[in-house]
Amino acid sequence: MMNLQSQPRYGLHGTLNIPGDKSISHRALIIGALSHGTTHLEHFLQAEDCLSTLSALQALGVPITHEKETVTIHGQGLTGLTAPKHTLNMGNSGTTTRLLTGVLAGQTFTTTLIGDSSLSQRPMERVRHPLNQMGAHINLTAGHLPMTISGQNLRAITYQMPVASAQVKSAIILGALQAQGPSTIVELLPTRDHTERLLQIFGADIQIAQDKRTITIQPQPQLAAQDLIIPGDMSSAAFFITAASIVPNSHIKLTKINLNPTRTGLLSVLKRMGGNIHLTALGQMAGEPVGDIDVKAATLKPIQLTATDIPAIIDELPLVALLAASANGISKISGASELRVKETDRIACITSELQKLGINIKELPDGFLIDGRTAWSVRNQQLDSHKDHRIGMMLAIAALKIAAPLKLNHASAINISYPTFFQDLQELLTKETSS
Ligand SMILES: O=C(O)C1=C[C@@H](OP(=O)(O)O)[C@@H](O)[C@H](O)C1
Ligand SMILES: C=C(OP(=O)(O)O)C(=O)O
Repeated sequence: MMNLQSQPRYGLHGTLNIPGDKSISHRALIIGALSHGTTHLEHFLQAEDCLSTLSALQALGVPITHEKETVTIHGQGLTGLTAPKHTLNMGNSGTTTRLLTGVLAGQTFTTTLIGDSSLSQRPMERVRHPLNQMGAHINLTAGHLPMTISGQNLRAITYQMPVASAQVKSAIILGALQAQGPSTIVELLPTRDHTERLLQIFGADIQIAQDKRTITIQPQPQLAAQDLIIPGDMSSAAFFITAASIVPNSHIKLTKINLNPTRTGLLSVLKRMGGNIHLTALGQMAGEPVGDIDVKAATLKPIQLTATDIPAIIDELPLVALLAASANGISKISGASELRVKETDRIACITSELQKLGINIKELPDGFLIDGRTAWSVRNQQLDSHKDHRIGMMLAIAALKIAAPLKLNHASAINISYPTFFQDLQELLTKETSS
């Protein structure tokens, strides 16, 4: 049990450089491994999920060295991976599992993927189905891990996606690179496009139609190694953006954050709620628009979110619940049933944990209803991340609104995506209030 920091007297202050983007760190490793030449990454996210991708690629015969945030990948080309000597452990990472399935679907050997107890309950049929249509042989255990992938010569595919998922889209793209003709994917809704952007930088021919939902992939590219600096992770910045918005007197600045529009749903939502945010564009890093974000505390209005709003804010919805619980009215989040198949059932966990703080939140099948006008009052001081990193960090931010001491069970789950979270939070709580 970890003690959480309670209500700070003077709010959050200061400037913070946020660790590298998790989604891009995974993809840069994978695409670097499939390229020719040596790829160098700076500001790589050293968190458990990205290290699962790194170790899996090493086990597939890719020499990778890693010194803090700097990574060197000796690319083996699209056909240069080798059979691993053991099953590959994906840990807690859905991104590692689904993206590597796309890569392994077209290799010349068989691989078995396993994961921790949470990952072993997450749906994998969504990647098996399109890749099997391309000719891969993939066996699941009742729809889940363990999964055995027997790589084959892949056929091109035209695939209409039944779910809005960047992981599934990326798995198909990575399979399509190894196919015998051009493939087309039509997304249900546009999702994060880091795979497409990075592949274009490494030299692949990926066309995105004007509707932003139709992607055409030319097969068998010669990918060329790159030197990249990974931008700060918007999904990590989101914890402090939320904290500074809801804790009175706060004023913070977060630097070099990825402002890719497929990831900035929280900023749009906060603007609609009356948040006090100011962006300064800084150009591009790793093919992504980046900028500084200045946030001050604000009086918030309630919000209504529906399915089309969800992909750009999917990992930040636990924080939207906190914003809504601090707003002066009733908010409704719907169309977010994907939250039920993340590291935990996030709809159930958010609801039960926030109810411990007296927050007026009601679970819906695909979201929640929150009345921010009800005063928060602690009913249970023992909070629990349920071993879900984003739930744990969201609860640490919620604690900043509360005077009573709170404890967090399973706090180490935050190492999945943000091992320096508590240090960074502390930095914003100890800065002078000069800003
Ligand atoms: O592609 C990615 O890097 C991710 C996509 C999203 O998952 P889905 O594709 O399952 O929606 C997101 O929730 C996850 O944290 C990272
Ligand atoms: C859902 C997440 O990650 P993954 O799917 O890669 O486990 C997350 O980081 O919130």
